[in-house]
Amino acid sequence: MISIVIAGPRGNMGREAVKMVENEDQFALKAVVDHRYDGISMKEAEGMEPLDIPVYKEIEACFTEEQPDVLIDLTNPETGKVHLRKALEHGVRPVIGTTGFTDEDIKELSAEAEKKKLGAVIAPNFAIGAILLMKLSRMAARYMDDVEIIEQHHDRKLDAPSGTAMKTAQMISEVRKEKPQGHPDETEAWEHARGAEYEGMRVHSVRLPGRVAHQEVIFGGEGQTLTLRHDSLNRTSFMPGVRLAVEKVMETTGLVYGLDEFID
Ligand SMILES: NC(=O)c1ccc[n+]([C@@H]2O[C@H](COP(=O)([O-])OP(=O)(O)OC[C@H]3O[C@@H](n4cnc5c(N)ncnc54)[C@H](O)[C@@H]3O)[C@@H](O)[C@H]2O)c1
Ligand SMILES: O=C(O)C1=N[C@H](C(=O)O)CCC1
Repeated sequence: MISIVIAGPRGNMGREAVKMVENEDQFALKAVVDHRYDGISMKEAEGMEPLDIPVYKEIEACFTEEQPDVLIDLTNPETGKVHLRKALEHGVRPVIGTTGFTDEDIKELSAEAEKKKLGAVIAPNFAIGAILLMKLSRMAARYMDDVEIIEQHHDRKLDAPSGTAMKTAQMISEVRKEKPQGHPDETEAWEHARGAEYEGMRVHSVRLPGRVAHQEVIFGGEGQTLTLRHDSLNRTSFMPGVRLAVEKVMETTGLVYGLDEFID
């Protein structure tokens, strides 16, 4: 039995994660962490599943009282970083779905997990299709090194580019030498017209109501293009990946960034 605390239980992802954990025989939901409620049960808190499980405002009090094995964090970039650190301090294994982590954050958090000899997972995207898209992109970039990434999300998203786009660009950079793209003399009459830039690759972030989570990776070559695309149409698409991350974090030591490491 793996005992779990979820931070962000009223959110789009948090609500799905609560249902998933409740439905798995080998998982036990011990408590949730929500900045709005303290000292009541989920039954009494507005917008939560009516479960007889305590709600904590302070994550440290939650860890001390409940001593869970795993924290699942689905909050926001600022909170996710704090929660990850606090989890490691308390010997709790973090599974962080929250996005908005920089390369620097990952390096620092990885060193902390190593020091504590604890498993930790930061997964920019839990959907199997998105993980395959990232792996296929890395494969394609060996042969086609002109790349543009277009990610599309709902307009409630706080971070840009998406965690998935960042991880995709980082995985491509493992096989692609840094190089400028487009015309060497190109200019932008409107700032950012060519999108963000990572080692010469271009990344474009679309935010629209009606979207969930979508990404295209477009490769260009002489006389041809290759487009790889993934669409998450709802948040249940992420739940098998959350389940896998919880199982794997119990077996690993140190930080794993991205579920691609767990999928052959
Ligand atoms: N890894 C993935 O596959 C994946 C998929 C979808 C979303 N996400 C990421 O997960 C995060 C949450 O996404 P969402 O769509 O559910 O957002 P959301 O805004 O619907 O939910 C976030 C929840 O966190 C709560 N929250 C804020 N501060 C808190 C705190 N200090 N303590 C506890 N709870 C707090 C909010 O009240 C809200 O209910 C985002 O960073 C998003 O980018 C990741
Ligand atoms: O809804 C979001 O926000 C999502 N964020 C992730 C990202 O930043 O890549 C993954 C998909 C959904």
